[in-house]
Amino acid sequence: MKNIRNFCIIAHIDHGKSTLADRLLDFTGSVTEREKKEQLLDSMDLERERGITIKSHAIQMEYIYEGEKYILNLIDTPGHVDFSYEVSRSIAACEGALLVVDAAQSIQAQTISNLYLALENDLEIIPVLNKVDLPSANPEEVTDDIVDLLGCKPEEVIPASAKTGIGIEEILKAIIERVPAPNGNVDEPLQALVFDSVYNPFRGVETYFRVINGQISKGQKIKFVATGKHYYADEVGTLKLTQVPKPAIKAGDVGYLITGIKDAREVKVGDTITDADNPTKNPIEGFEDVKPMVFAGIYPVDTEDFEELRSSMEKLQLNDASLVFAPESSAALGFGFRCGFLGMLHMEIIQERLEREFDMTVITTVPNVSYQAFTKKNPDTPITVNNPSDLPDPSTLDRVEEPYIKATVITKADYVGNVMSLCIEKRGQITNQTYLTTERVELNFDMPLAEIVFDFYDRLKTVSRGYASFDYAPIGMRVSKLVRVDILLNSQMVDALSALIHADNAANIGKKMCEKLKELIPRQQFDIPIQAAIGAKIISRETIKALRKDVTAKCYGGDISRKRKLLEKQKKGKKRMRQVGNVEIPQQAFMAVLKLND
Ligand SMILES: Nc1nc2c(ncn2[C@@H]2O[C@H](COP(=O)(O)OP(=O)(O)OP(=O)(O)O)[C@@H](O)[C@H]2O)c(=O)[nH]1
Repeated sequence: MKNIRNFCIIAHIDHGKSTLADRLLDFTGSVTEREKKEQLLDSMDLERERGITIKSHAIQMEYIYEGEKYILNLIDTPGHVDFSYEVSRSIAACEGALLVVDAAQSIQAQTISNLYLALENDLEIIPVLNKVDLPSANPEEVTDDIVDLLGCKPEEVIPASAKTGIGIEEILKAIIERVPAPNGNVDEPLQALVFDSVYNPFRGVETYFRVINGQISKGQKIKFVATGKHYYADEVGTLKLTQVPKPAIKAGDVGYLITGIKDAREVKVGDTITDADNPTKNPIEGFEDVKPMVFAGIYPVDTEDFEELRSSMEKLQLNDASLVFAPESSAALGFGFRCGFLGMLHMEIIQERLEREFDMTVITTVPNVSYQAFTKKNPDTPITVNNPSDLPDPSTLDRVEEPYIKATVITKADYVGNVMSLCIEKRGQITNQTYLTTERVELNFDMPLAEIVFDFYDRLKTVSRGYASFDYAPIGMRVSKLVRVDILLNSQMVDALSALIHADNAANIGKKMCEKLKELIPRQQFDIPIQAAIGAKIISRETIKALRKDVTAKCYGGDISRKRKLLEKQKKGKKRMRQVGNVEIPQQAFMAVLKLND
């Protein structure tokens, strides 16, 4: 065990975590030439395309140092806030962390939040100053920033370039010298932490774990503590670029497990695996079920595809346990599903996977957060509202609560004013302001989660000219003055367009919604009034003027095949449109609320 090192890489998004991981694999000869693809660890197509790490993965390297062989287990972590719970579990499986900081961008919001997570888990931190090859790099200044943040010595910061290979050997040495070896006991009952799981259509769910105490052997009868379910370990092994089966994985080491589980929901990240007959008395603490933060309706474009959509979603859920969904129906859209996501990025990914992997064309409604409503009759029993149209009649309501978050923004001093006004506009309350250096400021504020779902990221980027980074963590529910704003098209309410909005902003947002919908809904053969209403009260109105043009008019009644072609073209253009009453609504219109400031 003394020659094992378990470490992870933590960084703000795009600071070079995955590139550095690739270099480490190269340097230790863990990949053959043929396997050398860019960003090896990001194996999902979508990950590669977006250049982000969605699921964390682990990989084992071997390195000879001063004549001794060391096993280095690298646990890669996702960088986006949507997946922060996975980051925290991966961190818990390690003894050390490389803290990667971009030499041009210095410390950013997620550098700090991930660092705190690592410190909470008592990890040894090795600061790496990455991208020193960039002409815009500022190594001295950024080293000072890191020294200030960590309270370490400047010589402990390793200058590196994951691109050119500078500093890679020093990093490997530092891992061996500075990160402590794991200290479990092989003779105790099995206690292993699940830090990730991956769905494999042929082999079922592959569980990635770190053995804290005891050992896990092929054929052993094991138990997952959170679910209480028993299985046999059909196969265990270590994770190289491919899986290498082994008779057993012992305390201190990282490995994979295959049990034939077919449903990702049965394996929960953060759960403890133990021996079924000789269970550990100390399951690993801090297990949490991941809760969805953002909800939206997903509907098939063609109502007939409902069953097909259901089966696609079920399959998707098998390999993404954080996706939750329940059937719902909408007067406007028919039958579909209310789905819960970890965040906006997760939602986009699901929508895209539905289209790519299952060839489903879907309509997604405006995302919203999960509210709790309390009626006057039962002021102590919360009613969960995941869909604005489920909000009880306002006259019966005692109060509505919405989720709040603690937000951290790091920006340049010049933009503090702008960022603060944006936060206030988004109903935030500043709780703290710290100058990290004379130029860089950390702002903390409490803010409703719903405001982030809307255009917060984009606005933050604009008001800070890109010099702001952002991170957040939920802090619970708070009472809010919320009203439901409904949209009527041609006097008919479109439930999928309803939104819960703070009373003070309702009139303004209602007006903007009407204007935006007027832009987005194509003109049709008749006038279409668009109205925003709170209850029976109309708060805004716009009209889409009738269109007289006939697409086939150009054809002078002549060539029928040309006419058909045009009609065919028009039909294609109609894809992703929904007929509501006699009005056709394009997909963008359902997301209009998100783009009110464009
Ligand atoms: N010049 C230079 N570019 C680098 C270096 N390391 C990474 N990059 C580039 O920086 C970008 C982001 O790198 P990634 O490795 O994808 O960053 P990441 O932190 O893994 O990002 P996420 O996985 O999305 O969290 C890529 O375009 C890399 O090519 C470096 O040392 N020098």
